[in-house]
Amino acid sequence: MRATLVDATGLLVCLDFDGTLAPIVDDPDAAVPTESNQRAVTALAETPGVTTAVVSGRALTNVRERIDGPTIYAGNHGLELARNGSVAVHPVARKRATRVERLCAMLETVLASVPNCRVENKRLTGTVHLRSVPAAAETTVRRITHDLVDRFGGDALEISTGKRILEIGPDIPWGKGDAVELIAADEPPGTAVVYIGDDVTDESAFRAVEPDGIGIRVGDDAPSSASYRVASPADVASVLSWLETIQNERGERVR
Ligand SMILES: O=P(O)(O)OC[C@H]1O[C@H](O[C@H]2O[C@H](CO)[C@@H](O)[C@H](O)[C@H]2O)[C@H](O)[C@@H](O)[C@@H]1O
Repeated sequence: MRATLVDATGLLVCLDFDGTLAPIVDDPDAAVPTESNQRAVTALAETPGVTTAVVSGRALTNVRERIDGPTIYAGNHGLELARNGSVAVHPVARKRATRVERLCAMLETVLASVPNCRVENKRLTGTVHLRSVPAAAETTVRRITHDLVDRFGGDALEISTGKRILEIGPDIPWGKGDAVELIAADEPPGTAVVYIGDDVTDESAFRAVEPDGIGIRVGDDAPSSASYRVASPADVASVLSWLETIQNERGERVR
């Protein structure tokens, strides 16, 4: 890993948010980065020769409020991308947003009586949260969600999964990996790309960066295309600080 970074001309570090910078918590509104992750992201973002990006399943506006520092933010699993002062939205996702929002509203109504069943309307995608739903109600929530998406989403929408969530989004071949490729294409040739994430939607990003770049999966709960692992969000800050040190050493050598 060190050789890849030392031989590179620059460094692009892409980071997932929930489960990577912020520990997983029951209430999605309560998720915040650990203090050491926030500090390490800020320091890395200020390091010459480093570009930092956060690539999240959250809505762009939501994730931007939660972590300071990065120059680039991608929300809704890469369907919206803020960089160079403007926001690009996937055109098909934009067209299907009304349908997603209607479905979220319907699910909110239909699932209102299920204790702690939260529906997160993220405009381009929607999330049904199962984490705090009583075990006895989970099958019903899954069934209702699938039925409504089949009925009102047709071929336009699909359901994917994440950590104790059902994600409703446009049925298009676009994910975090595509967003990371777009971001990386703007970097100078020879830039090393690092991606750190913890969940199933991060796998396309690991595949996008490996084998030339470096994928780091947080947690050991599932197989991964990433070549490296750290145990938890608490370990991410030390990786980021190490990347900063390597980049500073490399910078001193080329100056
Ligand atoms: O790509 P990410 O930045 O990791 O976003 C993925 C989803 O993260 C959030 O849900 C997850 O974190 C919650 C807070 O810790 C947790 O309660 C939930 O069970 C997790 O799945 C977020 O709320 C979703 O919108 C994101 O898609």
